[in-house]
Amino acid sequence: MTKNNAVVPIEIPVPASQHYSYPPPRGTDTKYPNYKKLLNQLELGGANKINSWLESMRASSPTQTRQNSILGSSLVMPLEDETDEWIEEHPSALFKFEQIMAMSKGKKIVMFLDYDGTLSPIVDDPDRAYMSEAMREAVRDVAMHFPTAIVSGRCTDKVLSFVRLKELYYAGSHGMDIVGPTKGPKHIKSKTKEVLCQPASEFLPIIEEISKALIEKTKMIPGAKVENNKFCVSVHYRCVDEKKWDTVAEQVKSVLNEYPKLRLTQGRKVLEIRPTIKWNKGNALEFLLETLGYADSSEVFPVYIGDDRTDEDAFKVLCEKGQGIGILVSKVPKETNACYSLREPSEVKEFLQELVQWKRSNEH
Ligand SMILES: O=P(O)(O)OC[C@H]1O[C@H](O[C@H]2O[C@H](CO)[C@@H](O)[C@H](O)[C@H]2O)[C@H](O)[C@@H](O)[C@@H]1O
Repeated sequence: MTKNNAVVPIEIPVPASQHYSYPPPRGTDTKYPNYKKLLNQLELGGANKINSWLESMRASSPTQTRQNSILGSSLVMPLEDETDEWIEEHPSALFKFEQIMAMSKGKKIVMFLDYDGTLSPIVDDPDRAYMSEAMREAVRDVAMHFPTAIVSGRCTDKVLSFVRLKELYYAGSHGMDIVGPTKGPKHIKSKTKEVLCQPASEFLPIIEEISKALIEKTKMIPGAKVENNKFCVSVHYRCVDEKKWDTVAEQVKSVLNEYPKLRLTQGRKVLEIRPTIKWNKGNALEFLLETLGYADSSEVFPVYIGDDRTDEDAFKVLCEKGQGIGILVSKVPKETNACYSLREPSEVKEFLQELVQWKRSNEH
């Protein structure tokens, strides 16, 4: 096992036509350079010009076609052979299911699932991002067999109200609010809704304050929506006319300038304001593994499934630990530290169902 590889290479016979090198090589920094550069500009706080914010907001929403892009060819949808190449480098976790299970042999699988865009489809109204009953059943079944955590940018109570499963761990506010399960099978230790970790509790008043300021400053922008996620705040621009994205950027920037203890990150058509503390979904993953008794253990095989830029922090931890696998949910090629891909939530559901089936057929 090497530090840069998240998995132990295992040779499994596959037909020559489907033969990929394993572990799959990850995208290099030169592949999608502009996405990365633009997003970093914004998130590192180095962007003083609104143009940089705007470019970054567009870069995180790569939905333009080659014909209608206003940003130049490097930010448009990739060509077919670029997509093929990316899929070869990040093969479908469904297609490689047997291989993944072989890698986990003798280890304890622990599941980490992002919510929006992973368990529920992306929709215009964040308050209506429901998961299907079939998905809920799949997650419930997975949690019967493996310790399972939902890791989300949403506040814990909100994501809990969508998922409605008490047998899971929840790490809301990008991992800054972690609670344990209140019921479930024997691998679940805690039976009370115990707060396990809140590293940003001192920021509660300031988040409340900035949330109100952002509501005030964006209320005249049609379609803009502020969501208070308890330890962080989201400003949605999915429903804002693209011509007004600069206004969103200006207003958010003007408010954020007053709060040096807060910083900006980005998700899918959302600007996220959060404390400057070094805590992200990757730290939450490590914290949960430790809570489960798997700190520095080679006996564990974490599987993290997520679709968003903030999930990259968790993929990165797995890469650095040389443990388990990251699966990116995406229909389009993206710079990622994940090894595998799934195209959409329905494929996530299929993967979870296969996992349960595999576990049942391997039980003694
Ligand atoms: O970590 P996640 O669970 O993926 O949370 C990230 C953000 O997800 C939500 O926003 C996203 O989904 C919405 C509903 O489909 C969509 O309208 C929005 O454009 C997406 O960015 C959530 O509302 C945000 O607060 C989270 O930060």
